[in-house]
Amino acid sequence: MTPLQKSEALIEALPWLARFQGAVVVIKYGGNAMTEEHLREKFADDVVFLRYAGLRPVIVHGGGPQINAALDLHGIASHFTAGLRVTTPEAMQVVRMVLVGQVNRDVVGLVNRHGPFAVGLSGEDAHLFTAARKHAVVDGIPVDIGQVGEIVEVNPGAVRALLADGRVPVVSSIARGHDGQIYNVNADTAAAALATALGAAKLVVLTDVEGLYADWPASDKVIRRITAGELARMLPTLSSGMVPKMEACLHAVQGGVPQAHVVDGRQPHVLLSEIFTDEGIGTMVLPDEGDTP
Ligand SMILES: Nc1ncnc2c1ncn2[C@@H]1O[C@H](COP(=O)(O)OP(=O)(O)O)[C@@H](O)[C@H]1O
Ligand SMILES: CC(=O)N[C@@H](CCC(=O)OP(=O)(O)O)C(=O)O
Repeated sequence: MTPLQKSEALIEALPWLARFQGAVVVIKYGGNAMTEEHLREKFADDVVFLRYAGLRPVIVHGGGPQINAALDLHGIASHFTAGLRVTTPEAMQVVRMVLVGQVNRDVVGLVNRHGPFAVGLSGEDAHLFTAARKHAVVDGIPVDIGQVGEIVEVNPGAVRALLADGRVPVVSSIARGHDGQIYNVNADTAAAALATALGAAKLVVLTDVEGLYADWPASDKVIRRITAGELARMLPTLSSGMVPKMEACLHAVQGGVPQAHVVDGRQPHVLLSEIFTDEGIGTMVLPDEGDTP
C-alpha cells in the first residue's frame, strides 16, 4: 500500500469517526471467536484502536467452548437446552472459575498489551447484573435448567465510572440473585442487557459464522438486514446458540439500541470493518420503522 492509499483508507473512516465520537459500543466476544491466538490479538488491537479513536468500547465475553473443556477435565458432561447450558451447582463452580478466572483475565491481558485500559468485572461486582432463575421453554413447556439466570436488573454505575476514567470494561456474564445464589447468564443476553442499560450506540456480537443464515443448516445465505418485527417472527424457527444470540439482538433494539450486528469473529479486524465501513458486514438488526430512537 502506498502512503497515499494509506491516507485515503484513513480518510474513508472520517464520517464514522465523527458519527461515533464518544459513543458507547458494546462488543460481545463469543467463546467460539476467541480460539485462535492471532485473531485474539487482532480483536484486542481493534478494541484499543476504537478507544484511541474516541469511542467507548465495553466488552462482554463468553467462553462456552472453554467451559466445555474445563467441565470435561472435571468429568462433567455438557448439556444444552434451547442454546442454554444446563447448570448444576457443581457445573456452576466451573463456569464461574473459567469465565471470571480464566477467560476474563485472558481478554484483559490482551487489551492491556497496549496500556492500562482494560479492567475486568464479573456481573456480580457492584450489583452489575441481578438475575432470577430462568427456565428454558421447549415446545411451549418450561424446563428446569438449573442455575441459569435471566437478568432482571442492571446497575451499570461501575461500568460508567470505568468509562469516564477512560478504561475498557471487560465483563463476565455471571450474576447474583436476590436469593443469594449465583447464576450463569448467557453472554449474548448479558451483552444486550448492558447495551440497553448504557444506552449504547451499537451492539456488535462476534461469533463463528458470517451472520444469521436464512435457512440454516440447509443454506448459508446470510441475512444482511432484518427488522425487529421480522426477527421476532423468525425466532421460533432458530436452533442452538442462535436462539439466545438473536433474542439478545432483538431485546437490544427493542430496548433503544439503534442497531445490533452479528459478525464473523474468524475474520481478522472484523470489528473495525463493521464500525468504519459501509459494506454490510454480517447481519444488522434494526428497530421497526417508527421505533427508531
Ligand atoms: N440460522 C442460523 N444462522 C447461523 N448460525 C446458526 C443458525 N442456527 C444455528 N446456528 C448455529 O449457532 C452457532 C453460533 O452460536 P454459538 O455456538 O452459541 O456461538 P458463540 O459461542 O459465538 O456465542 C453457529 O456456529 C451455528 O452452528
Ligand atoms: C446459560 C449459558 O448457556 N451460559 C453460557 C455462558 C458463556 C457463553 O455464553 O459463552 P459463548 O458466548 O461463548 O456461547 C455457558 O455456560 O456456556
